[in-house]
Amino acid sequence: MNWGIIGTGNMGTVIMNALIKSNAVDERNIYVNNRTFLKAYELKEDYPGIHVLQTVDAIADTCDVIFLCTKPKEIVSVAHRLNGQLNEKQLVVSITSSVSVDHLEQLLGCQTARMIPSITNRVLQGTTLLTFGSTITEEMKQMLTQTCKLFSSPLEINDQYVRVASDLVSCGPAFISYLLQSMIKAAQEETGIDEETATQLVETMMIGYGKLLDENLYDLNSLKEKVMVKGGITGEGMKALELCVPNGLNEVFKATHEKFYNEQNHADELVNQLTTKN
Ligand SMILES: NC(=O)C1=CN([C@@H]2O[C@H](COP(=O)(O)OP(=O)(O)OC[C@H]3O[C@@H](n4cnc5c(N)ncnc54)[C@H](OP(=O)(O)O)[C@@H]3O)[C@@H](O)[C@H]2O)C=CC1
Ligand SMILES: O=C(O)[C@@H]1CCC=N1
Repeated sequence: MNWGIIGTGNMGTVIMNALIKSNAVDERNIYVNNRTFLKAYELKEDYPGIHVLQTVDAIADTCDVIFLCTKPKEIVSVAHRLNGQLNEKQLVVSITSSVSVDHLEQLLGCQTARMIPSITNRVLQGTTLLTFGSTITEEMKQMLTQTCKLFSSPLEINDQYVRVASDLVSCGPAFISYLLQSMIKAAQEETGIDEETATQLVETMMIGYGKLLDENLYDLNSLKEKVMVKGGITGEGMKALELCVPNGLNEVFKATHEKFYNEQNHADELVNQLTTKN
């Protein structure tokens, strides 16, 4: 089976790495294409077996499964470009929340899915969020799910919760990084500790924190309770944290959803324009 990746930016490369590193796919069965050809070609330094194709049409001719890893607007235009070149045995996968399987089905006559990845898939961890189109075969669904299982914990998600789930799974690493950087900055401002030391302390704490969860020693709540000794110092810090954090986080989800609805409307309009022109 041949696997195609159109767009070898951050996420196209993460997906390619995850497929190869997890042994899900042999690198000789991976075909990539990127708008800036040289960027895709450079991937051969680490993965000499992959094939770099000049056009998306060549990807359509060669691949059984094709991941569209560009920005949302370009996902729609690339899918439109592939129209008429794919058959019902092939699968095209959107990796962004705002381009749905319905959008792909309006543009393409093949099987469709959406698989939202996370940068955590790079180390064969984290979740992938799956949604399947109406014409996907049971066999293809199983094949995609089993493949995702090799580098993540796949979860089938319906459209109602796809954005909030993406916020947690895919935006989460960026949000957590910001919160930790804010913690480092506040530590510096309040005490004068140098940035390098504070960063090192926070990073090693996070690695240990992940391992505690990974080994199922605690869940979020029991971990919090375990550290917060009754009448102790953590509890005092926690009281201050409880005053400043919760409401701010509601705004995060409001903001991502507003942007999502805008992007989704743009995708609707673009798909309508492209399909009524034909
Ligand atoms: N970043 C993340 O953590 C996550 C991102 N996503 C989704 O992944 C998608 C890609 O994001 P990301 O990888 O960060 O973005 P990048 O900008 O890093 O990558 C996009 C890539 O697409 C290429 N490209 C653009 N147009 C075309 C085209 N017509 N044909 C071929 N290649 C093209 C670009 O080429 P060029 O080199 O010329 O710019 C670029 O390499 C987005 O839709 C995003 O929503 C989903 C989950 C997580
Ligand atoms: O918008 C999306 O679907 C993804 C989630 C993180 C970045 N892009």
